Amino acid sequence: MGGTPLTGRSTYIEPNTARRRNIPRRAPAPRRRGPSAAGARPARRRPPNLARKVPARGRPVADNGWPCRRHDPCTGAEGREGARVPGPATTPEDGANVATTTQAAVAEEQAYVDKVYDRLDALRAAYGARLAEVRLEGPSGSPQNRSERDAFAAHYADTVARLDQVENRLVFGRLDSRGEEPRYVGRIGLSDAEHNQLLVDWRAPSAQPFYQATAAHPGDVVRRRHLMTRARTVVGVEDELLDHEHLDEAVASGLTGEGALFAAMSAAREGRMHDIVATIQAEQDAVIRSPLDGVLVVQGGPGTGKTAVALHRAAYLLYAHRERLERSGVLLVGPSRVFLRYVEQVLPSLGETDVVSTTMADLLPGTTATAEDAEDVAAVKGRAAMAQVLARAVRGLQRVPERVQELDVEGSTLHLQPEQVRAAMARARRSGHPHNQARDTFVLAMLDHLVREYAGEKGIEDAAERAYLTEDVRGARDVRVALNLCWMPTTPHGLLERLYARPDLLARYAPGMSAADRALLHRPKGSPWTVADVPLLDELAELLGHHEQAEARRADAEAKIQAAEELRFAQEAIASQGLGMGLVTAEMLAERFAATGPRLTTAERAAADRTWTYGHIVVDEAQELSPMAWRALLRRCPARSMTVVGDLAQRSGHRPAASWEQVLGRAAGEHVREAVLTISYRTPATVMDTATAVLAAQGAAPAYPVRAARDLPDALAVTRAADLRGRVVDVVRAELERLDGSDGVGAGRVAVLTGAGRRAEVRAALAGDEELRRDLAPAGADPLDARVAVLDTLEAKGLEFDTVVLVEPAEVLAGGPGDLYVAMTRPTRRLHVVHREDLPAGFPAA
Ligand SMILES: Nc1ncnc2c1ncn2[C@@H]1O[C@H](COP(=O)(O)OP(=O)(O)OP(=O)(O)O)[C@@H](O)[C@H]1O
Repeated sequence: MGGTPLTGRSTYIEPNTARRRNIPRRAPAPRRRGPSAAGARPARRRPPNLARKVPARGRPVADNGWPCRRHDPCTGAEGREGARVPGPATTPEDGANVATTTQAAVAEEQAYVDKVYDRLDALRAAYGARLAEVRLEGPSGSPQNRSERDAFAAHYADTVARLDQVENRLVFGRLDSRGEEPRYVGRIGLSDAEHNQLLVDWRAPSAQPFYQATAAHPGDVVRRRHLMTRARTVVGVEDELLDHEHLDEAVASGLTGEGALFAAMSAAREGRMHDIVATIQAEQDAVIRSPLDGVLVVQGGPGTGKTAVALHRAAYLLYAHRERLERSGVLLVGPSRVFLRYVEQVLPSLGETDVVSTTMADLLPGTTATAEDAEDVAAVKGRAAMAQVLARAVRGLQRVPERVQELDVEGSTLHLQPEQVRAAMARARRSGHPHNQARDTFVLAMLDHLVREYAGEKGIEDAAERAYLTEDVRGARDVRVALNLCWMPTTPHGLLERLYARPDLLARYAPGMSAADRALLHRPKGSPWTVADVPLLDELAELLGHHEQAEARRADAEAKIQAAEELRFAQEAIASQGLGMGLVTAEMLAERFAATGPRLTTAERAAADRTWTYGHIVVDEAQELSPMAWRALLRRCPARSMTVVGDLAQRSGHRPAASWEQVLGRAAGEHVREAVLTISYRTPATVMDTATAVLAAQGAAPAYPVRAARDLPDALAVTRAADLRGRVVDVVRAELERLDGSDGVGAGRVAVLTGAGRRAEVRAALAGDEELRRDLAPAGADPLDARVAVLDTLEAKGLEFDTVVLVEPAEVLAGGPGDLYVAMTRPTRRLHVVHREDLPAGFPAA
């Protein structure tokens, strides 16, 4: 799926930034006069993409007509120094006109952009004033009044926060269509005080042509204009003229808004992902706006925008299906906590703050998985067959005694009859409740039998007196022990821990599993929970249900933590505002906070509730999930509405997946649609091609070829060194200096990627260098906050950096070809490989 983007010629003027940012320039295309800045219909001209096929000055063209940017002279030093391609189509002779047209266009757009920001300010001020008013009223009035006020306060605070988030690049596009006023496209929709539309939300149907109109299928659009802004200033415009009158349908594909796109691709990275709302490409837009229902699998090579598309799709779905999704919410599942921090700004910048994000490790509230299993262990735990093993283990908690048991109740001997136990069990199971809840039905039925016997023995027939007898029977130690042995209540953690620790239990409940596989699962009690345990715990939580005593214990512990937190907060409030003076104590304030209680958002409530079901789930790096993990996710999405993004070639380990069907487990049985993204917007072509060659040499060629959108000179460097640690330190220093030179001192990010076993050593070596130490995050801090991050491949999944220093690829390959492919494709500009051992096959010969 995904349309073929066919666009008209684009021109880009950004007068002040080319030098500073090292933005690759487009080579000059055949020049002709363009429309006036006022948006007059463009003059007739050659089909724009056919024009592209003509080799432009100094610029090779690939066989398929794709402008080949490898060795593009515009991307070197000359490109950095040179001016941008002159704006609206022109001839070499009329440079003066260009400047005038450009300035006129920029001035025109500045006036409009000012108007939109004025409106944004006015709305912020209005909502801010309402919020202040509500807060001034204080915590008085009836509970209902208070609750209404809280709801208004939350709404106003939310709106102010949303309006604050969209400050950056609020307006980024303009569409001129035949017979219509120009339409401006931006992050959110805005109208003026008279309800005239100022700005169309990028997700609205009327904004779609901004992303989808092509020279071949322009609809009514005659011009698409990209507005570049810095803070609130328009610094450039880029026009695309869409004129279909002479167009050949078979023109080659192209990119939309190349200038803005290349500027985004070339900007120095800051450790956090940015939204791509201004430069979404047509094939991406088709995925973003794809219908809500069913499981949509979006696959594509590294850097093709899968994550970006998944996040924009979440924002789009929340906009287009707000009614359906607002109450149930959307869940985003990412590969690591570092990754979630990496993308955390994207949805808020699109005006959406209510998406719950988690990793598989954190999916189950109250459980923190801190360890990773070895690949073969994780593979056994992830098999769909584990669901039956767990179901059997739960069933194993329901046992019929082999013979009649005698129970002492207050000196009387009662009898636990196997047939009565069997019948009570059948009744409990028929209730359809999970094990711990169905136990109530079982216990009531058994108590009924035992109390009858007890009453008969005592000769009591009166119903009221029988009630006392019930208490006697229920409280008797023998009865409690016997009923527990028949129907043992338990927690998921307790049961799984027993299964792992006791080979006899596992052999009983997993008869089909080989002894070798069972041995892999064996571990002592008290071992830390691993990521692969989480889906198993979740499955057990579903089968077992709520365990009252265990839950009460946990709630108690949580309440204590919460109370301590409130007290600390109150102490801080008193200290910072001088509220004390002996009249207000921290305890009083803390009680006040607790009484009013925090109003939880839908997202907060959903995140804390295992049984919450979401309206839509987005899964990133989905190739890593096991069949058991899919079961846990499907359970959370009865609507079966999911966006699943990933790349089979990037899968960790040595067990390649042949198809998505194989990866998706039970989810494959749902209504599945597939989409493919084909262009890498991250990795320079030289690096992308080398990574693909290395992968192919390991016998794991990617299923979908990826075209890199651009290449850069010196994108790949390889250094062999006997002293690996010393050389890594030198290389990292040199790479930082290189970024200082190209982007300004301190700009740009470097990642040092290693195999898991070498990370600590490399980090220590870098920290041993006085200068580099300043560029590293302190131990335990977020590595993305520092200029240099030292990561292993698992941690690097989904991330990107200006420069990657890849240490000893042969060791990274030990984690599987997918790991090496991931590591090699993280840079946006340069990959520097440092090695002592031989390089894996596929690297170019030295
Ligand atoms: N249309 C676009 N405009 C500007 N930048 C884009 C666009 N599409 C993708 N990018 C950029 O390309 C980079 C890679 O995107 P993203 O991380 O979403 O790719 P991915 O397919 O998820 O990669 P991987 O599989 O390697 O994790 C990001 O910096 C993203 O902002």
